[in-house]
Amino acid sequence: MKDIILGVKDLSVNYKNKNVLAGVDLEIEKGKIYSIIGPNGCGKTTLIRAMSKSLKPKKGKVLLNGDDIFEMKSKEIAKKMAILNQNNTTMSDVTVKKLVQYGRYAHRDWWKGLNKEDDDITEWAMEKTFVANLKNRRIDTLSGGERQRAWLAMSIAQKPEILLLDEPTTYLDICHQLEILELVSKLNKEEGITIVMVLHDINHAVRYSDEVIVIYDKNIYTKGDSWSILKSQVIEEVFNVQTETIIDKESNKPIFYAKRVI
Ligand SMILES: Nc1ncnc2c1ncn2[C@@H]1O[C@H](COP(=O)(O)OP(=O)(O)OP(=O)(O)O)[C@@H](O)[C@H]1O
Repeated sequence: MKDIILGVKDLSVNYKNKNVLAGVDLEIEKGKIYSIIGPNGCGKTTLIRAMSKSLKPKKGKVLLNGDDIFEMKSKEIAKKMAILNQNNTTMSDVTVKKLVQYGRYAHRDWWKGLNKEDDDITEWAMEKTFVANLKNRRIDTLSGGERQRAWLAMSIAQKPEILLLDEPTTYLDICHQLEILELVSKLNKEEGITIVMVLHDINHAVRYSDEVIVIYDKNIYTKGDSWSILKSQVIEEVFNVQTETIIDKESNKPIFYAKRVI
């Protein structure tokens, strides 16, 4: 039987009168990595926000380990789920260590302060994400890649079961993109954290996830492994580009490139 950590049922989201998602059903299995792809404005961020209770849907439910998130307290959700938004600009005037410590407040009341366990988990999170050597640096003095790792450290300091990432590689050069994706993959393998991330690079989505979720026309157009996404007409239909696919001998996974706009 499937072990579902996050279930989306008949989810519809509107912004004022504009309908962005209509009747989305989705099951996220514990321990897997999922990537969400789709054209600009198709509703990827909206889905992530609705799944994390940052946005109230017009209709439908989101179940975290079977519990309706709209009936759960934010703190209870934060103990199980962490979300890393696009272009985080808040809290840029604090040190890396302070930022990572904020992750622990999912488990503690802020007026009681942090204890030894929190200190240990803060250190662990910084080690895991390779920012321990930057702990006394302010966030606004870091490079894009370092900053993203610091935010990831804060997210895992929450000790979540599931991590939602909205475009974690945006603005990073190719080396730092891979560094973040390798790190996410490591957190999945070593810590068992379920990952759902929005990515624009289709080859990254295919390479780093167990399943790719394609959003198009207000709903999930298709969902499947790398072969089912790239060996079908999906990319052409959804992105309007003519594509060619080759096989990467090392990973035995397909790699595609977009040849021209259809
Ligand atoms: N706060 C808002 N108010 C009104 N419309 C919004 C709001 N946020 C998003 N939208 C609209 O909803 C649609 C979906 O937006 P969303 O950000 O979810 O798309 P996306 O797939 O993440 O896009 P991108 O790939 O460009 O990041 C877009 O048409 C967008 O303009």
